[in-house]
Amino acid sequence: MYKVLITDPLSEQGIYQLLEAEDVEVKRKPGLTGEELFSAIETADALLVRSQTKVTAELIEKASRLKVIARAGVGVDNIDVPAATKKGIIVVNAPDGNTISTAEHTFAMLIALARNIPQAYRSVISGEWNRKNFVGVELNQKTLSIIGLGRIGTELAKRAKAFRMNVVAFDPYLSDERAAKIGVKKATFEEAIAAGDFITVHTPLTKETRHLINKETFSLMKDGVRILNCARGGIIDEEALYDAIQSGKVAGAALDVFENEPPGEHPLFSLPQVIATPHLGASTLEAQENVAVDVCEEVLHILRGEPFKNAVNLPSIPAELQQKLAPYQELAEKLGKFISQVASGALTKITVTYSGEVAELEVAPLTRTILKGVLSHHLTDVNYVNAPHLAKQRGIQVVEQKTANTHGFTQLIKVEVVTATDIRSVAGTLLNGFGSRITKIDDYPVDVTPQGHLVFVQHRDQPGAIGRVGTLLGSHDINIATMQVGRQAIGGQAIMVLRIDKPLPQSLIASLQELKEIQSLIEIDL
Ligand SMILES: NC(=O)c1ccc[n+]([C@@H]2O[C@H](COP(=O)([O-])OP(=O)(O)OC[C@H]3O[C@@H](n4cnc5c(N)ncnc54)[C@H](O)[C@@H]3O)[C@@H](O)[C@H]2O)c1
Ligand SMILES: O=C(O)[C@H](O)COP(=O)(O)O
Repeated sequence: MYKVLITDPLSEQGIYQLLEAEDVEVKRKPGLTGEELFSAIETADALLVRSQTKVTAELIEKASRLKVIARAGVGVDNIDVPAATKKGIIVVNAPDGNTISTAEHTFAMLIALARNIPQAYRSVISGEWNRKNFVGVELNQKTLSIIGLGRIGTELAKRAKAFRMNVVAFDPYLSDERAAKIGVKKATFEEAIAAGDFITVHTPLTKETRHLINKETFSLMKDGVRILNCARGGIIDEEALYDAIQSGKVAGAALDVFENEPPGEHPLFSLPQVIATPHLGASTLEAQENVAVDVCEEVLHILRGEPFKNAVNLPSIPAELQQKLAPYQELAEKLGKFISQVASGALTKITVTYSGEVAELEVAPLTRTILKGVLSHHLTDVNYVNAPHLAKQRGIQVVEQKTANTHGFTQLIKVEVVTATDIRSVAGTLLNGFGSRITKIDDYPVDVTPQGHLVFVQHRDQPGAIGRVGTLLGSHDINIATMQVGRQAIGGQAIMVLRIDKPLPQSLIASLQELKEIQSLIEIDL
């Protein structure tokens, strides 16, 4: 009998399938925390949560039987996914079920913000009849800038267009074709920020998007701009937002999410221009039914050893093949991550070429891993299962091919990406007993261990260039673990790949970029 523990409120329609299953015993404990949660997890085969239960590494450590953690919703930021992966626990989510509800909630906030509805409601029920204080603005012909045109951003764009808004969007994966199909104007981040009468964020919260909207970004916006965040707290710097409202730069803000939830007595709530909801984006009967049905189905499949779809952390491949592919998985993911950080512009094509011993295997799972590595630089919840689907959805062509030419290596994997503005490639191999190596970047042969912090520099081959880079790093106490250089011709184009012990501080990046020989510098985290 499989034991399923549910610790957040979940729709009955989903749980129903579990209750009906003869091989499942369901324990419903919404709100369970502390010692009781730690004790209940010990005997559970599956844990079902929304965003309230904090599935920490310590909790996972206690879970000796747990096979699956299921998130009835999109964001898995309340789950320590690396800790679950380490313990071999599958994490699944329901990425599609609450898209419409969250887009609708954002649209509701947009109208409420434009027409001061919450403020006017509070005034009228307190006995006032104050019409002049709540004069709003129309949406008609205003510009809505959407930062992050994924599932929710796209649905929001459709609704804004129906209200005759001009929709401008920035998303690193937005191609011209997709923008034209949705009917939005594709823009750079700076253009989108400068154009919006309303600006709304719909990205995941990542290292790159934390405080994406900050003091400097506010200064680039139109005076009187209105801001929305129904994605994740932390994408907007709340202190900078407070200052921008106080100074009059920002006319209003609508927030469904906060850096800390629940936010308690937040300074932003003292400002009459701020309207807020308690993380209600997905809180509709329909969305809750969708996500609960989706994850309960997944849980049943996983417990019974049947195929499943939305794993956040695990490839679903036969055990025998998995064993043969295992040594290549790390190399594949690193090649994908490497090239996604080197190439700029919207991706249109990824070509993976296998040669030598690896080409004798069924390589589709490796291509998925590479795709996951490439896409996870920008997308939320990319996994081995959904990576090809996400690429297709974004119009990215994926080509997998095999060739006999190993360029002298026992096996070789080459990843080439084409973007709107760039064609870049990286190749790598497994050295018997020495692990993964990057053997070529674009046309430059190298020998780089794909691990930790790398700095990829393109420069002119001139005497002293390498020394100057080394001296600058040394003067900032940055240790160089390894350094590889390559050039096309004496005095021509050249590259350096440095493996360093800690990330470069911003001031050092600026100093390096000022060196006359340096053409570009990219920090790569692997
Ligand atoms: N308020 C709620 O209750 C609620 C409900 C569901 C989802 N969410 C959140 O909404 C957000 C979007 O969800 P989704 O399902 O649309 O995700 P998604 O993965 O479909 O879309 C995210 C988009 O952001 C883009 N992106 C990534 N980095 C970017 C950057 N630096 N600049 C611009 N765009 C960038 C990606 O390319 C992608 O297209 C997530 O943070 C999710 O957790 C909130
Ligand atoms: O990531 C999500 O799916 C949303 O933030 C919804 O979270 P909730 O399930 O706690 O409403």
